[in-house]
Amino acid sequence: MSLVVSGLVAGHGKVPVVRGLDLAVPGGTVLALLGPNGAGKSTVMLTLAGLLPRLGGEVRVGDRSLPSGNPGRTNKSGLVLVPDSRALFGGLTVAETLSLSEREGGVTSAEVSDLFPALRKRWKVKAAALSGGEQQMLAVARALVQKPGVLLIDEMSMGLAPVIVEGLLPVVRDIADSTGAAVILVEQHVALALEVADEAMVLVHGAVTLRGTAAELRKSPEVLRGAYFGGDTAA
Ligand SMILES: Nc1ncnc2c1ncn2[C@@H]1O[C@H](COP(=O)(O)OP(=O)(O)OP(=O)(O)O)[C@@H](O)[C@H]1O
Repeated sequence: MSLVVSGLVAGHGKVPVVRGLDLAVPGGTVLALLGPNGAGKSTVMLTLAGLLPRLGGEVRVGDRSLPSGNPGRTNKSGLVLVPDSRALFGGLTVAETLSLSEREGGVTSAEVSDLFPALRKRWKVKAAALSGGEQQMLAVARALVQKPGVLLIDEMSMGLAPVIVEGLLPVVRDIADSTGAAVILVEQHVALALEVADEAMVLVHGAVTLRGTAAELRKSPEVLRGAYFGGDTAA
């Protein structure tokens, strides 16, 4: 399923953080949304998910235009957010967490354990007792069982050792390839994100300073570095 965002204005209260953002993510592809702290990445993700009301613009999932500030309807339309907080219920086991979110046609428990073998042995363990990496796997798995057409993953690697991140990010690529979901990945590990993404975009102070294919940007680390420091606006 595709995601098309036009003229998005997003912020907290009435104060815009991001003004007039346009982006399109075709089904089966991964967009890496990059940028320094405070750029507005999480604000964009929360707004797309309907957890913050839109201050302007349009969001389309497939041929459907999403309402503003309606997380329930947005989720039902197939857009699923994995928030940076992971937002797991600590008292529920892995099995309970997944079975509560399962939807017809979503990834099955057997497929979850193939994607994340580390979770296989932890099925009966409460979320609160999992390691940070296992919790992140569970947060992504919980999104996958909902059959997302659009999957938004905010800072999957927060607080995780690089070796764990190296293992997790390729799963994101597999998900886009195997389910046809459009994926936006907010990620601080830029080089790793560019390994799995198709396209990338750098946001600084709410404005796009660079867009390109991940392949192009992998070859031009100096251009990427310039964009992080607020280089030419290329929106
Ligand atoms: N709850 C809030 N209320 C008011 N302003 C907020 C709130 N959360 C974030 N902001 C502001 O919005 C701006 C963008 O923050 P946001 O969290 O979207 O950035 P980010 O790119 O996700 O950064 P990080 O990588 O640090 O998470 C910042 O100036 C921040 O101070």
